[in-house]
Amino acid sequence: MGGEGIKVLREKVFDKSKWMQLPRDVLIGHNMLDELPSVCQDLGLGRHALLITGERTRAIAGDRIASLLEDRCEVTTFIVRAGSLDEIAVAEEVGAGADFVIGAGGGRVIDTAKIVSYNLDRQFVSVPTAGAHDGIASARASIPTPEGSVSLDAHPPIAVVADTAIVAAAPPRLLAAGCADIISNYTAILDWELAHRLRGDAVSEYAMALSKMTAEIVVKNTGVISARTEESAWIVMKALVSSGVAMSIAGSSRPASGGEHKFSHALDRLAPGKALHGEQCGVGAIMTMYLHGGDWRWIRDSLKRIGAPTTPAELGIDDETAVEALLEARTIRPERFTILDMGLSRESARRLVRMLYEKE
Ligand SMILES: NC(=O)C1=CN([C@@H]2O[C@H](COP(=O)(O)OP(=O)(O)OC[C@H]3O[C@@H](n4cnc5c(N)ncnc54)[C@H](OP(=O)(O)O)[C@@H]3O)[C@@H](O)[C@H]2O)C=CC1
Ligand SMILES: O=C(CO)COP(=O)(O)O
Ligand SMILES: [Zn+2]
Repeated sequence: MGGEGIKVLREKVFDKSKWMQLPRDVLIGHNMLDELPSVCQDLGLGRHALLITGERTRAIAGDRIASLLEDRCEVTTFIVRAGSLDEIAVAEEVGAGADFVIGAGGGRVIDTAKIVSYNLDRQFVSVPTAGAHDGIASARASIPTPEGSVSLDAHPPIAVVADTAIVAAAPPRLLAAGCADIISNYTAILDWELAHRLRGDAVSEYAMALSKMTAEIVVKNTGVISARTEESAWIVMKALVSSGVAMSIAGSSRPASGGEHKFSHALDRLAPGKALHGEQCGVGAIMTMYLHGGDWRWIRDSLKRIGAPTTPAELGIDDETAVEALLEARTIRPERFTILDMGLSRESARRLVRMLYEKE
């Protein structure tokens, strides 16, 4: 999962454990897309934009962005389909002459724009049309490969422009997945604390506190979020940005990615395309919270309230695949110690999966 062997990236000029890179302008609210020209002006982003968007999201945001910017700069549009490394290479050629990059779409589009801008050494503006995970403002990108997705180091966007009117109109499942990704911060932090106590791994108290507070705000607001209004989108988008900032403070995804994320990454290999990232992480978090001795029923009930899956069946996978993913999780990014490295056997993994079906 470390992205070793992948043809990337421009040479790092700094040590992420010492430098914090954060977005500079963050706009979240109704019709914020209209502010994009002012954001480009404010940041002095130049006269030629590479606009990376998706097949569906082009009509939702991409075309509007192109016309909003037409008086200000030249816009070259690139449509993302698979978001693969090959496509990234093509986008880099298409955008070689651009001064900056805009990614307008879901997570696949944003991550493509993040990597392309990083490799071209250009600034990048994130315009999420959905809130399905916290990659919208983070420095990490997850790119699909034939062997499963790879999680790559990149840079955070210089600006995030999230129009809540657009995000609220996206399929509800996407926002529920974003909430589940945030709720899984609870177990990511427990895993980080465990690795600190057992192995002396360095922790960042600021990153932990921000990540935990973000999860608390989402859980406290599950009632409002489940109403699927523009206010729901506003709460969740702020949480996703905040979680991305926690990762930037930490210099890694540790405050938002522990054993529950390894479970999700393993599922991406074993059963690709069955469920969304955040949905898988949410189910993983119920199980790892149980192993930590925490209130796993509370995690499960919070996920239910926002309409996220809580069982393998609801993820569209069979129970044995979930068991396999729990066991395979420890082979993913093995340097990141989590509760799943504490001697989980096949029998205990099966018990964990059965527990998910317990009646309330
Ligand atoms: N960086 C990180 O930390 C992480 C990155 N990821 C990556 O993110 C990707 C998944 O992101 P995710 O957002 O879940 O899914 P996608 O970006 O794949 O989007 C899912 C679908 O929803 C469509 N869509 C997006 N916004 C809207 C909208 N407003 N209305 C209607 N349809 C919309 C997309 O259209 P279109 O066809 O236009 O794209 C696409 O068809 C994967 O590539 C994964 O590897 C996952 C987790 C973490
Ligand atoms: O999804 C993430 C945080 O929510 C990023 O985690 P990874 O570094 O495990 O890809
Ligand atoms: Zn995640």
